[in-house]
Amino acid sequence: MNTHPAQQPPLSPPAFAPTATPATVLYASHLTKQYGSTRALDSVSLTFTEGTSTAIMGTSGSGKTTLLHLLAGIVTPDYGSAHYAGAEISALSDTERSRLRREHFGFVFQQGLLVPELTAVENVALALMINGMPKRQAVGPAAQWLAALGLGGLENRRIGELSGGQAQRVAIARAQVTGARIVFADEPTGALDSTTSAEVMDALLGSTVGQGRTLVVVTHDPSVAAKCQRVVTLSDGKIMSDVWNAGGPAHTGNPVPSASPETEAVR
Ligand SMILES: Nc1ncnc2c1ncn2[C@@H]1O[C@H](COP(=O)(O)OP(=O)(O)OP(=O)(O)O)[C@@H](O)[C@H]1O
Repeated sequence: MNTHPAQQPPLSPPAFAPTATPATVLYASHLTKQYGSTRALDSVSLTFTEGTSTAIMGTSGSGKTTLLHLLAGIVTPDYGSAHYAGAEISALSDTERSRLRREHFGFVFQQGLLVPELTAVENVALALMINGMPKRQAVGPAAQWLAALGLGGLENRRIGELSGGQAQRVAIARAQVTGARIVFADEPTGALDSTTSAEVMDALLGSTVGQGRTLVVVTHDPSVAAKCQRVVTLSDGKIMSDVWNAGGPAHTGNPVPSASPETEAVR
């Protein structure tokens, strides 16, 4: 944990016990990030439990992406900490942190960041190959994931030969083929029309929460947030509200391949 910026008042201890309950998959304690004179995130504490969907909302510049990046270990906090599987993420070595992101976390962005020269199945298989799996072994689970997301028969199309919604499903498959326990999505439907956006969100929720994984999704779109069980709203880097949708939307999806490889301890 790094030193809190000097100009800020001392912070009180975490509001919750720093020991994870069995259902807690990720928790953040007083996460704070400063960029120059901008306090992008200001002492945010949150707990995420297994098999839940959380939308992070707020106006432009309120700190949504900064929070996502801190939770996922992409950015290091100036103060506070994020914890996954008993490990403080920022205390891990660079190697351990990249392994955590490759094997335990999945990412879906507004533009799928897929490799246009590769086919759909190769894009998904690539996530496994980066983790050391030979291509001939990786294409099997990759094709299973594509089929589970409704892309059976399109495996050998290049990304440019797919619609925007189909490409986002490829990105969703790639994010999870490694057996990710948490999927972080940043405006995953931001480039799609409303009908396609709803279909992609249903695919994302069905393949994550519907299978017991955890989804954290940054969105400006109230219809995307309405599909999530919980909505956290940020303003000026602070939590304005944290609301659970009583009863919560049911998330179902086609059966997806089991985690491969088995998720292991981070270190
Ligand atoms: N790398 C950076 N360097 C400097 N300032 C940054 C950096 N990243 C974010 N900021 C600033 O931190 C604040 C929060 O940014 P962030 O991207 O987290 O907001 P956001 O809610 O995701 O915004 P948007 O909805 O526009 O994507 C903004 O004022 C932004 O300009």
